[in-house]
Amino acid sequence: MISVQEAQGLISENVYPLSPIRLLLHQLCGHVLAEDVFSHYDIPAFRQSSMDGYAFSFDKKLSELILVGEMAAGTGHHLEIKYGETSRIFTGAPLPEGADTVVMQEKIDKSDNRITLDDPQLSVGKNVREKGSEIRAGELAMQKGDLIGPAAIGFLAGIGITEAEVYPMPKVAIILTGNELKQPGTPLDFGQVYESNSYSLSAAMKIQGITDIELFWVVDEIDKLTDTLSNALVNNDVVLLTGGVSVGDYDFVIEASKNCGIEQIFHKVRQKPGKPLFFGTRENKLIFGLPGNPSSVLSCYYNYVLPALAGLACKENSLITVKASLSFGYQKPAGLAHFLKGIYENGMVRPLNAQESYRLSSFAQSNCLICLSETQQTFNQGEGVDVLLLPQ
Ligand SMILES: Nc1nc2c(c(=O)[nH]1)N[C@H]1C(S)=C(S)[C@@H](COP(=O)(O)OP(=O)(O)OC[C@H]3O[C@@H](n4cnc5c(N)ncnc54)[C@H](O)[C@@H]3O)O[C@H]1N2
Ligand code: MOO
Repeated sequence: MISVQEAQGLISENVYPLSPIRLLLHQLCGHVLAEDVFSHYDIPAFRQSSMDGYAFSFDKKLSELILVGEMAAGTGHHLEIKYGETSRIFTGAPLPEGADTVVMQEKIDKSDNRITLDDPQLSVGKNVREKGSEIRAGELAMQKGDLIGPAAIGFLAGIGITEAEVYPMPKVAIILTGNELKQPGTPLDFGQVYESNSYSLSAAMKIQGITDIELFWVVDEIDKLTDTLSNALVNNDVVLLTGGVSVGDYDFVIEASKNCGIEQIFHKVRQKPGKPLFFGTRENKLIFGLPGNPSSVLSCYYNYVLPALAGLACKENSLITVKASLSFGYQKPAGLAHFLKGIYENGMVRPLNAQESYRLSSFAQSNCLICLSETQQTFNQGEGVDVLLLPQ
């Protein structure tokens, strides 16, 4: 058995970013850029008004202007004005030739076609967005390695970019093992349990932007599991097996992995929940055998699978670990690290009841996992502990 830190280290040594792909603008959100992106255009592409008002050529001696035309947003009209003349103008519209300044309409008096300026603060260039002031043609807009969020998508759209090369999200297979499993929605027969791991795992991955998820069900038979695992490896970058990874007579994950040519990197971690966790690789594909108990599955997902999925997409691990003070003292035996479902609030953290790995009721209420080291047994009230904040 290895420690949590050793297991996390071994996984990260085996994670390589996936080969980049080109995606259209609307598909880019949540991806990391695999190339530098340059602007093809000066943006704004023309000198633009930032206010509704009147455009003219500024001179502080001028107090009255003659209205000679209009420029509305979207106009293709070319207008030229002379010194002492002005054009009505609206936000986003191009300035007429000869104008360099816009006065807001609230700061003038108008009588027929005469505009009297009433803005002591006005100076040359006021209320004008210069051509290329956001970005110039040929300038670097975003860098390789940048994460594309909603604002970045808007920025790229605003400078006319329609596609970019990014690291893809991994494709993930979930293999559910267990003869006892039953789909929710139908009554349970004796000995059956409702299948929940595919729901929690899929939901957790969807929050991370991973939507390419293939689901397999397999009974506890070595040949069937070998075939299913072999199929799952064809189109997926990651395979998550749940259950069948412990020492029971019907636990076939380790054997099926061998049959499929998977190299075992580790099996069993000094932790609770999730002690029988398995991790292996085949070429650059990652295979996780998650101990079947629903709480073990999710705890292992956050501690091991999520950082690996992020690494494949060339992203930083999005989960944050903070220090927090325990609300009350806690005892545990030495030998295993514990991950407790808890509530973190204002720098304090409180372990919940119902920590057993077959139960999800406390996980369902928790917003963090409290990470207690394997060697320490007594944790005092107020003591600082590591807390992994969970995505909500
Ligand atoms: N003699 C020993 N027995 C066990 C050990 C051990 O060290 N020695 N380890 C225990 C620990 S810790 C865990 S965790 C489990 C892990 O066992 P498996 O990974 O082989 O999982 P299963 O036995 O198949 O299932 C465990 C449990 O979870 C339920 N389950 C499985 N899949 C689902 C699903 N998709 N949805 C909901 N529930 C699921 C299953 O019915 C079992 O109750 O082994 C201990 N045993
Ligand atoms: O560690 Mo297992 O995951 O207790 O239930």
